[in-house]
Amino acid sequence: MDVKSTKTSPVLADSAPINKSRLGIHSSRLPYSQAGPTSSNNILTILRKKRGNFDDVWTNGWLDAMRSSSPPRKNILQNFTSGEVASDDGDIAHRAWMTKYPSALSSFRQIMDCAKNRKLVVFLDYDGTLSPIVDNPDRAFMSAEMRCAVKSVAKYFPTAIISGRSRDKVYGLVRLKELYYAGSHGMDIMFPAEEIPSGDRSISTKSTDQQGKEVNLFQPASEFLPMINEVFKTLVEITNVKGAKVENHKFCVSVHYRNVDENSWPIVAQFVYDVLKEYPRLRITHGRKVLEVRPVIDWDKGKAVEFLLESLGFTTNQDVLPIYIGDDRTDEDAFKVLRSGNRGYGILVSAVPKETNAFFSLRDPSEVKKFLESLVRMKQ
Ligand SMILES: O=P(O)(O)OC[C@H]1O[C@H](O[C@H]2O[C@H](CO)[C@@H](O)[C@H](O)[C@H]2O)[C@H](O)[C@@H](O)[C@@H]1O
Repeated sequence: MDVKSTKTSPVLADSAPINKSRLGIHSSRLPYSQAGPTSSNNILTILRKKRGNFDDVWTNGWLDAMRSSSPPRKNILQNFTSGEVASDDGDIAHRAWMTKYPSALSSFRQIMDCAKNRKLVVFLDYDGTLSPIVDNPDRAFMSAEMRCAVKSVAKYFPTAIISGRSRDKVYGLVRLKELYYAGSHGMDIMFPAEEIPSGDRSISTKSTDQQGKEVNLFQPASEFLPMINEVFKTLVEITNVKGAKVENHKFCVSVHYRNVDENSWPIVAQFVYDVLKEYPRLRITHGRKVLEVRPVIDWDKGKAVEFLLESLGFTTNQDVLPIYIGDDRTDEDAFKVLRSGNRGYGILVSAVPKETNAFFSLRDPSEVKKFLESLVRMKQ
């Protein structure tokens, strides 16, 4: 399958039905095959490897990326200032960072000045943005106050959630019918039936939402569904490592190592690496203590933002001011899209300095709530 990328959508150049040779699936990995993992990637084989023998994941940088996905505070500061950190003077580095990425709360006036005569469109990430990061992904609930703030924002501005979770799972956590939802890092977008993007319409399908209302679905990775289900079943074996967790998010899979002892991270990484060797059309991206397995297609949260703007009819830059609030590396794709051509503002949620394509920052979900409440107050 060749992916031809247009401005807002990856057009699948070849839309023939799925067959094994086209997908390049190893015969033992066909959907619903009963074949277990091959001996080379069996978790027991990995566990038997001597410590320090995880060359693949050392040399390809996975372990470094895993460590830096939530590094100790001092390391972050050292990276940010290229090693020039005054002894333990985190505050100075933090202030320097805040000059570059000022608080969206203290810059609220400036943002509103820019929004004058423009329609504000709000994009929100879920984990770490609307809900605090917790050890158990199944218990990442947003507060009632946050739900109320998001609901009020959606009353005045078109508002969308763009999450790495599956669309159903994130809807189950947010439970607000007045929003637009994009799950699986933007690979599963639900938008109103009456709105049709001007691009390639043939890749949208009709469906119904949780209320039975007719909607459109855009799922650019739909042909990967059997492959994702299959790789999920194989990856679940990693839960033999204490603390590891695997989630199926429909068009992507999350392998969590937040609760795994750091000495066992190489085992997790090597197992995922070995499994993915048999799936050249899947890749991983790094999130917050999570390896995200996803199809190799030219689609991400940034493309999802462009697609939603277009499908909601917001095509001219001058009339619209999109704001995207997110905390993770995958949100950087959306920040980049907004930064390019000064289209809108990315707001990074982080209490520690990080390099980012966002314009502004907020420390944590409680500041996100304050920012959303300010948007509502301004409108009232
Ligand atoms: O795009 P998002 O909505 O931010 O989703 C990204 C990942 O979020 C979840 O994992 C993260 O939050 C968990 C709960 O706080 C935390 O335990 C985990 O360490 C974080 O990585 C979700 O479980 C993942 O599947 C999403 O990909």
